[in-house]
Amino acid sequence: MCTAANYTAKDHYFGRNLDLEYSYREAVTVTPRNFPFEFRRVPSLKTHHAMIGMATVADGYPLYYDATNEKGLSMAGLNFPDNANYKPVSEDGTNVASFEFIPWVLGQFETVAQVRDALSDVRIVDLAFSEEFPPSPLHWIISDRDESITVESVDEGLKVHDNPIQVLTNNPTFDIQLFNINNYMSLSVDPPEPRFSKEIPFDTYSRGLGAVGLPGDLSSMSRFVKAAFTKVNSVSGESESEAISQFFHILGSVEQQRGCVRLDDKYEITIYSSCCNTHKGIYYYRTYENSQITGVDMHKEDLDGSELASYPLVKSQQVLMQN
Ligand SMILES: C[C@H](CCC(=O)NCCS(=O)(=O)O)[C@H]1CC[C@H]2[C@@H]3[C@H](O)C[C@@H]4C[C@H](O)CC[C@]4(C)[C@H]3C[C@H](O)[C@]12C
Repeated sequence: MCTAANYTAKDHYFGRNLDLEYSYREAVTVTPRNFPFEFRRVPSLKTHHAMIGMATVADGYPLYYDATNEKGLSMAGLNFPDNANYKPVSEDGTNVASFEFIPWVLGQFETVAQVRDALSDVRIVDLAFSEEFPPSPLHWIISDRDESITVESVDEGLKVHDNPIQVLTNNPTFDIQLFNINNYMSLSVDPPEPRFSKEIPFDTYSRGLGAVGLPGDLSSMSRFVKAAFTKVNSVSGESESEAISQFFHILGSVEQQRGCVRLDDKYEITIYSSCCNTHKGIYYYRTYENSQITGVDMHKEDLDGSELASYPLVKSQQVLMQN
């Protein structure tokens, strides 16, 4: 399971939890403007917007999980099993492989509005990067400071949904996730007014009673509701420190603790949580065993270069002893 979210204070922040039971050697990776992006069925991009994000670098190619470009456009791929349906390559349209979708979008566009237009003739095609890396069943959230969309390649074709909540998890399809939120419209951050019955002497015995019924389990529909409630009600100061702290708390509200979701002989965990300041191009992250926030600043790299810069995750716990 995974969760992606947006948050806006003074700057805009985009990030995700990557929830899985194993790792693909992911690393924070900066792709500079002159790294040649070769694509299988669409013209390559010899020069493009620079981007920073989490990727597995395979044969010198950055297979991004989530990334932000130098214009502040961001995108993340989240698991979408049994629903993702990639198409065979066709003579018509713009044939983009699923593993190319993030660099193809972030390499060229600056806003969600531009992406929405460009998607009108896109087919996500079922080409594999390699035998080791076959297509993964994904759907995507694409965001700028002002809006988000969710893109799903399903049986009927490519669906582009407006995403007013600016959160994405996994199954089911996004239209159902959005509809399900209706069931929670009475939840509130304020104490409840007793409307159950005038005959019963209700007692507001605890703080937080306004949100009783907010799901706390780790299923993807429940995480969608929990992350949405936390995100839309989030409040923080405007400083970088306050905003990124709040962002990690939003993701923390739906993180996975080892032991709670069993998959045969393994457990799913939140391998990393990321938070990118999309204005400054700084990618912050935490890992399951390293609660300290680590950052990589895209603008400290040579963005006019052609070589990838990759930073393996700092995974060991950084404890500050005070005596
Ligand atoms: C599995 C990951 C998503 C995590 C997630 O949503 N888990 C939930 C599981 S479930 O719904 O509850 O079943 C996805 C996110 C990005 C994916 C990776 C990226 O797409 C980059 C490459 C793409 C290649 O085609 C496959 C390997 C890969 C390296 C992908 C492996 C895997 O599918 C990743 C890591």
